[in-house]
Amino acid sequence: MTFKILVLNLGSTSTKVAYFENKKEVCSETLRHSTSQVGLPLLKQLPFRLNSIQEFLDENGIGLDNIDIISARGGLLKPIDGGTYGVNRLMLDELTSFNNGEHASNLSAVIAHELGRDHDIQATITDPVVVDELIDEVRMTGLKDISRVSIFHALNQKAVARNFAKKLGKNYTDVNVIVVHMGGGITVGAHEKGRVIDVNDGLYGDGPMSPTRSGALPNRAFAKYIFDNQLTLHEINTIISKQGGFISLKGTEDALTIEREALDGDQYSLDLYRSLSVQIAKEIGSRATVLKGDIDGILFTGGLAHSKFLIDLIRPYIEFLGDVEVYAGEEEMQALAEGAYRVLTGEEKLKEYI
Ligand SMILES: Nc1ncnc2c1ncn2[C@@H]1O[C@H](COP(=O)(O)OP(=O)(O)O)[C@@H](O)[C@H]1O
Ligand SMILES: CCCC(=O)OP(=O)(O)O
Repeated sequence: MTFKILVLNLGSTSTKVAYFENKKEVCSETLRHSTSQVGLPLLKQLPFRLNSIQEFLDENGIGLDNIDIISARGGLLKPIDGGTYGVNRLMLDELTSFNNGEHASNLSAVIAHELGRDHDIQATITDPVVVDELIDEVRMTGLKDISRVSIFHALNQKAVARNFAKKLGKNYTDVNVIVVHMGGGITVGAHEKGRVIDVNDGLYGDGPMSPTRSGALPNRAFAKYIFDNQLTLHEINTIISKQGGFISLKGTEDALTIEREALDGDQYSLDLYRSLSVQIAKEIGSRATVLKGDIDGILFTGGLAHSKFLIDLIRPYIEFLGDVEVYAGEEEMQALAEGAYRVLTGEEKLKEYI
């Protein structure tokens, strides 16, 4: 039997859509949106994102009445275990109220539901960005009311870790790896026998700077900055999650431009890349301690992993910790299709979000 799977993955700057038959991709497209479009409030982005998906379906002659399941990237929900969940009303309410934060991934399940509703198609999410498998020891901070949270590229991190384990002839649950996803946000996860026991909050929190995120900031200086500029909570969240990192330092999130400038001798761009690489290396070192040095591999992934220049800057700081492997780009579409496929074949049970 051939299962027909539509996969939707909404990112901060793009809408990725693909059609799979069982675990094999038949066609796919990355629809890039303009800066002015993705600058709109998320709910206002729904019509043009939905439109571009509809165009993809029309151009490829894919009728929704033939689709068995729509597999979407999961957004900012309550912290949950990894796995595949059915899209339900509670999930949709939380994703559109943005109470747990704002990220384009929130829209994926909303569009999946919208498309599937009239044709009675099951919509699912797999390994959303809020997968939380942290050990208790890494949650506590030095302020009673504030705990660390797990917001990261769970889907791609787990997919890459599974592929690495397979290459070693092992299961994901048999290996310990550090996965470094370097995209719009940068997250560094300590995977211990199939669970991500420590990771930085790649959206609002700790960890290195990234193309669009500030990363960790010195507390006192940041408190003064907020006070001096009389910022609201919404403004603070926007600054650290959408206007930080490369955007704040260089006015662009385009790593390729900054890298080219660095290679052409621009000192500030070179300083930025050197600082970035030390910040990423320190984060890897932190995860290495949580794994007590028992590390099968350090795996780099995400768009920035295409950059040999960046990886070569990081390498000398971390090579002593374990073997380095690069999985440039992402495997999110394949991982989403496989998550849905495992449910369709009965290999995994569809989980309910409660
Ligand atoms: N070939 C490349 N070399 C270096 N940087 C790249 C390359 N391709 C993409 N990037 C950078 O990677 C970042 C986006 O990563 P990506 O994983 O695509 O983002 P997202 O997390 O939004 O999916 C951008 O800063 C982009 O400039
Ligand atoms: C929300 C955490 C995942 C993340 O940072 O995604 P992007 O890199 O796509 O913004």
